[in-house]
Amino acid sequence: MNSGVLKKHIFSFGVTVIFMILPPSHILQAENLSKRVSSDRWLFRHLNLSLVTGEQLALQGASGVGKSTLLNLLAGLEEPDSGRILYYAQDLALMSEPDRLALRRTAFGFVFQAFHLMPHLNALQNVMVPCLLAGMPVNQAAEQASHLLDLLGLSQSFEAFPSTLSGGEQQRVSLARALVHKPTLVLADEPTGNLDPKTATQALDLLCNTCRSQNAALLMVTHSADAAARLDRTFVLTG
Ligand SMILES: Nc1ncnc2c1ncn2[C@@H]1O[C@H](COP(=O)(O)OP(=O)(O)OP(=O)(O)O)[C@@H](O)[C@H]1O
Repeated sequence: MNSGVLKKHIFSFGVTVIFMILPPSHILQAENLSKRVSSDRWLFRHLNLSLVTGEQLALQGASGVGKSTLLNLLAGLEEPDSGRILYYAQDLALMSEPDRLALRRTAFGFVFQAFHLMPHLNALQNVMVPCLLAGMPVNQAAEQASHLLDLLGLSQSFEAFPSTLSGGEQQRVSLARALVHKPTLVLADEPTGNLDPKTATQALDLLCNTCRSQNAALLMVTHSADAAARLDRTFVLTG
Protein backbone atom coordinates (compact mmCIF):
# COMPACT_ATOMS: atom_id res chain seq x y z
CA MET A 1 0.00 0.00 0.00
CA ASN A 2 1.48 3.37 -0.95
CA SER A 3 1.64 6.18 1.60
CA GLY A 4 -1.17 8.21 -0.06
CA VAL A 5 -3.64 5.32 0.23
CA LEU A 6 -2.50 4.61 3.78
CA LYS A 7 -3.08 8.26 4.78
CA LYS A 8 -6.56 8.10 3.25
CA HIS A 9 -7.38 4.94 5.26
CA ILE A 10 -6.06 6.49 8.48
CA PHE A 11 -8.11 9.66 7.82
CA SER A 12 -11.39 7.79 7.19
CA PHE A 13 -10.76 5.56 10.23
CA GLY A 14 -10.22 8.73 12.31
CA VAL A 15 -13.47 10.29 11.03
CA THR A 16 -15.38 7.07 11.85
CA VAL A 17 -13.96 7.01 15.40
CA ILE A 18 -14.88 10.67 15.94
CA PHE A 19 -18.48 9.99 14.84
CA MET A 20 -18.64 7.00 17.21
CA ILE A 21 -17.32 9.00 20.17
CA LEU A 22 -19.31 12.21 19.67
CA PRO A 23 -22.88 12.25 20.93
CA PRO A 24 -25.47 12.71 18.16
CA SER A 25 -25.82 16.39 17.33
CA HIS A 26 -29.01 18.17 18.30
CA ILE A 27 -30.67 19.87 15.39
CA LEU A 28 -33.31 21.41 17.63
CA GLN A 29 -33.49 22.08 21.35
CA ALA A 30 -36.27 23.79 23.28
CA GLU A 31 -35.14 24.77 26.75
CA ASN A 32 -37.46 25.85 29.56
CA LEU A 33 -40.07 26.97 27.07
CA SER A 34 -43.18 28.68 28.45
CA LYS A 35 -46.11 30.12 26.54
CA ARG A 36 -49.00 32.11 27.97
CA VAL A 37 -52.10 32.88 25.88
CA SER A 38 -53.94 35.03 28.43
CA SER A 39 -53.24 36.58 31.82
CA ASP A 40 -54.18 33.39 33.64
CA ARG A 41 -53.63 30.66 31.03
CA TRP A 42 -50.30 29.03 30.36
CA LEU A 43 -50.25 26.49 27.54
CA PHE A 44 -47.00 25.05 28.89
CA ARG A 45 -44.29 26.01 31.35
CA HIS A 46 -40.60 25.05 31.43
CA LEU A 47 -40.97 22.61 28.57
CA ASN A 48 -37.82 20.85 27.36
CA LEU A 49 -37.68 19.03 24.07
CA SER A 50 -34.88 18.06 21.72
CA LEU A 51 -34.42 16.36 18.40
CA VAL A 52 -31.22 14.88 17.03
CA THR A 53 -30.30 15.05 13.37
CA GLY A 54 -32.48 12.72 11.34
CA GLU A 55 -34.73 11.79 14.27
CA GLN A 56 -38.49 11.38 13.75
CA LEU A 57 -40.64 12.51 16.67
CA ALA A 58 -44.43 12.37 17.03
CA LEU A 59 -46.06 15.17 19.03
CA GLN A 60 -49.32 14.14 20.62
CA GLY A 61 -51.75 15.58 23.14
CA ALA A 62 -55.39 16.51 23.57
CA SER A 63 -57.03 19.01 21.26
CA GLY A 64 -56.27 22.58 22.37
CA VAL A 65 -53.30 21.62 24.56
CA GLY A 66 -50.92 23.73 22.45
CA LYS A 67 -49.29 21.44 19.84
CA SER A 68 -49.66 23.86 16.91
CA THR A 69 -48.49 26.73 19.09
CA LEU A 70 -45.41 24.73 20.08
CA LEU A 71 -44.66 24.04 16.41
CA ASN A 72 -44.94 27.76 15.65
CA LEU A 73 -42.53 28.56 18.49
CA LEU A 74 -40.04 25.94 17.30
CA ALA A 75 -40.21 27.42 13.81
CA GLY A 76 -39.56 30.92 15.14
CA LEU A 77 -42.98 32.08 13.91
CA GLU A 78 -44.11 33.00 17.43
CA GLU A 79 -42.10 34.02 20.46
CA PRO A 80 -42.13 32.16 23.77
CA ASP A 81 -42.78 34.05 27.02
CA SER A 82 -39.63 32.50 28.40
CA GLY A 83 -37.06 29.92 27.43
CA ARG A 84 -35.09 29.53 24.24
CA ILE A 85 -35.00 27.53 21.04
CA LEU A 86 -31.73 26.43 19.52
CA TYR A 87 -31.12 25.26 15.97
CA TYR A 88 -27.73 23.54 15.94
CA ALA A 89 -26.89 25.48 19.13
CA GLN A 90 -27.89 28.82 17.57
CA ASP A 91 -30.49 30.69 19.62
CA LEU A 92 -33.32 31.67 17.24
CA ALA A 93 -34.11 34.75 19.35
CA LEU A 94 -30.57 36.06 18.97
CA MET A 95 -30.58 35.76 15.19
CA SER A 96 -31.45 38.78 13.07
CA GLU A 97 -34.88 38.63 11.41
CA PRO A 98 -33.29 38.25 7.91
CA ASP A 99 -31.14 35.34 9.18
CA ARG A 100 -34.16 33.71 10.83
CA LEU A 101 -36.13 34.13 7.62
CA ALA A 102 -33.28 32.64 5.56
CA LEU A 103 -33.08 29.69 7.96
CA ARG A 104 -36.83 29.08 7.71
CA ARG A 105 -36.70 29.27 3.92
CA THR A 106 -33.74 27.00 3.36
CA ALA A 107 -33.54 24.59 6.29
CA PHE A 108 -37.15 24.18 7.44
CA GLY A 109 -40.12 22.55 5.75
CA PHE A 110 -43.63 23.20 7.09
CA VAL A 111 -46.94 21.45 6.70
CA PHE A 112 -49.44 23.78 8.32
CA GLN A 113 -52.80 22.58 9.59
CA ALA A 114 -54.49 25.25 7.44
CA PHE A 115 -52.13 24.55 4.45
CA HIS A 116 -51.39 28.26 3.74
CA LEU A 117 -51.10 27.73 -0.02
CA MET A 118 -50.78 30.85 -2.14
CA PRO A 119 -54.19 31.32 -3.79
CA HIS A 120 -52.89 33.06 -6.94
CA LEU A 121 -50.40 30.24 -7.73
CA ASN A 122 -51.34 26.84 -9.12
CA ALA A 123 -50.35 23.59 -7.40
CA LEU A 124 -47.06 23.20 -9.25
CA GLN A 125 -46.09 26.84 -8.69
CA ASN A 126 -46.93 26.58 -4.97
CA VAL A 127 -44.59 23.61 -4.61
CA MET A 128 -41.84 25.36 -6.58
CA VAL A 129 -41.79 28.39 -4.25
CA PRO A 130 -39.28 27.08 -1.64
CA CYS A 131 -36.87 26.05 -4.42
CA LEU A 132 -37.09 29.41 -6.15
CA LEU A 133 -36.59 31.24 -2.85
CA ALA A 134 -33.47 29.13 -2.35
CA GLY A 135 -32.18 30.31 -5.75
CA MET A 136 -32.73 27.09 -7.71
CA PRO A 137 -33.14 27.45 -11.49
CA VAL A 138 -36.81 27.37 -12.60
CA ASN A 139 -36.42 24.17 -14.68
CA GLN A 140 -34.91 22.24 -11.79
CA ALA A 141 -37.53 23.57 -9.35
CA ALA A 142 -40.31 22.50 -11.73
CA GLU A 143 -38.75 19.06 -12.12
CA GLN A 144 -38.45 18.47 -8.36
CA ALA A 145 -41.92 19.84 -7.67
CA SER A 146 -43.62 17.76 -10.37
CA HIS A 147 -41.80 14.62 -9.20
CA LEU A 148 -43.20 15.00 -5.68
CA LEU A 149 -46.70 15.87 -6.92
CA ASP A 150 -46.57 12.73 -9.10
CA LEU A 151 -45.58 10.62 -6.10
CA LEU A 152 -48.49 12.09 -4.14
CA GLY A 153 -51.00 11.19 -6.85
CA LEU A 154 -51.49 14.75 -8.09
CA SER A 155 -50.10 14.46 -11.62
CA GLN A 156 -53.44 15.67 -13.05
CA SER A 157 -53.56 18.74 -10.81
CA PHE A 158 -50.41 20.71 -11.63
CA GLU A 159 -52.41 23.58 -13.14
CA ALA A 160 -55.15 23.62 -10.52
CA PHE A 161 -55.45 26.58 -8.18
CA PRO A 162 -55.92 25.90 -4.44
CA SER A 163 -59.56 27.06 -4.43
CA THR A 164 -60.41 24.30 -6.92
CA LEU A 165 -58.66 21.53 -4.93
CA SER A 166 -60.21 19.40 -2.19
CA GLY A 167 -58.88 19.67 1.38
CA GLY A 168 -56.96 16.41 0.93
CA GLU A 169 -55.45 17.59 -2.36
CA GLN A 170 -54.39 20.89 -0.79
CA GLN A 171 -52.83 18.97 2.08
CA ARG A 172 -50.77 16.89 -0.35
CA VAL A 173 -49.63 20.03 -2.21
CA SER A 174 -48.62 21.46 1.15
CA LEU A 175 -46.70 18.25 1.95
CA ALA A 176 -44.86 18.39 -1.37
CA ARG A 177 -43.99 22.05 -0.71
CA ALA A 178 -42.53 21.11 2.69
CA LEU A 179 -40.17 18.53 1.19
CA VAL A 180 -39.23 19.91 -2.22
CA HIS A 181 -36.19 21.98 -1.16
CA LYS A 182 -34.68 19.10 0.89
CA PRO A 183 -34.94 20.76 4.31
CA THR A 184 -32.99 19.54 7.35
CA LEU A 185 -36.02 19.86 9.64
CA VAL A 186 -39.66 19.19 8.76
CA LEU A 187 -42.40 20.47 11.06
CA ALA A 188 -45.69 18.88 10.11
CA ASP A 189 -49.02 19.67 11.77
CA GLU A 190 -51.40 16.72 11.26
CA PRO A 191 -50.10 16.26 7.69
CA THR A 192 -52.50 13.43 6.89
CA GLY A 193 -55.51 14.68 8.85
CA ASN A 194 -57.62 15.34 5.73
CA LEU A 195 -56.78 12.17 3.84
CA ASP A 196 -58.57 8.86 3.46
CA PRO A 197 -56.72 5.90 5.05
CA LYS A 198 -55.06 4.67 1.83
CA THR A 199 -53.91 8.12 0.71
CA ALA A 200 -52.83 8.92 4.28
CA THR A 201 -50.60 5.83 4.34
CA GLN A 202 -49.04 6.78 0.99
CA ALA A 203 -48.45 10.37 2.12
CA LEU A 204 -46.97 9.25 5.43
CA ASP A 205 -44.70 6.77 3.62
CA LEU A 206 -43.45 9.57 1.40
CA LEU A 207 -42.92 11.94 4.34
CA CYS A 208 -41.08 9.41 6.53
CA ASN A 209 -39.04 7.87 3.72
CA THR A 210 -38.02 11.22 2.25
CA CYS A 211 -36.91 12.49 5.67
CA ARG A 212 -34.99 9.24 6.33
CA SER A 213 -33.24 9.28 2.97
CA GLN A 214 -32.25 12.94 3.37
CA ASN A 215 -31.39 12.55 7.07
CA ALA A 216 -33.89 15.32 7.84
CA ALA A 217 -35.40 15.49 11.31
CA LEU A 218 -39.18 15.28 11.47
CA LEU A 219 -41.50 16.61 14.16
CA MET A 220 -45.04 15.58 13.37
CA VAL A 221 -48.23 16.45 15.23
CA THR A 222 -50.65 13.57 14.94
CA HIS A 223 -53.73 12.24 16.70
CA SER A 224 -53.16 8.83 15.11
CA ALA A 225 -51.52 6.21 17.31
CA ASP A 226 -50.62 4.20 14.18
CA ALA A 227 -48.86 7.17 12.57
CA ALA A 228 -47.03 7.95 15.83
CA ALA A 229 -45.88 4.33 16.14
CA ARG A 230 -44.05 4.63 12.82
CA LEU A 231 -41.75 7.34 14.16
CA ASP A 232 -38.75 6.92 16.49
CA ARG A 233 -40.31 8.44 19.59
CA THR A 234 -43.43 10.17 20.90
CA PHE A 235 -43.59 13.32 23.02
CA VAL A 236 -46.92 13.85 24.74
CA LEU A 237 -47.84 17.45 25.51
CA THR A 238 -50.01 17.75 28.61
CA GLY A 239 -51.80 20.83 29.86
N1 LIG B 1 -52.23 33.94 20.25
C1 LIG B 1 -53.17 33.33 20.97
N2 LIG B 1 -54.01 34.03 21.73
C2 LIG B 1 -54.95 33.44 22.48
N3 LIG B 1 -55.14 32.11 22.51
C3 LIG B 1 -54.32 31.36 21.77
C4 LIG B 1 -53.29 31.91 20.95
N4 LIG B 1 -52.63 30.90 20.34
C5 LIG B 1 -53.23 29.77 20.74
N5 LIG B 1 -54.24 30.05 21.60
C6 LIG B 1 -55.08 29.09 22.29
O1 LIG B 1 -54.22 28.08 22.77
C7 LIG B 1 -54.86 26.82 22.71
C8 LIG B 1 -53.97 25.84 22.00
O2 LIG B 1 -54.07 26.00 20.59
P1 LIG B 1 -53.31 25.05 19.59
O3 LIG B 1 -53.89 25.30 18.24
O4 LIG B 1 -51.86 25.23 19.77
O5 LIG B 1 -53.74 23.61 20.14
P2 LIG B 1 -53.55 22.16 19.49
O6 LIG B 1 -53.05 21.28 20.58
O7 LIG B 1 -52.73 22.25 18.27
O8 LIG B 1 -55.05 21.78 19.13
P3 LIG B 1 -55.68 20.80 18.00
O9 LIG B 1 -55.21 19.40 18.31
O10 LIG B 1 -57.14 20.97 18.20
O11 LIG B 1 -55.20 21.31 16.67
C9 LIG B 1 -56.21 27.04 22.06
O12 LIG B 1 -57.18 27.10 23.08
C10 LIG B 1 -56.04 28.37 21.37
O13 LIG B 1 -57.25 29.05 21.27
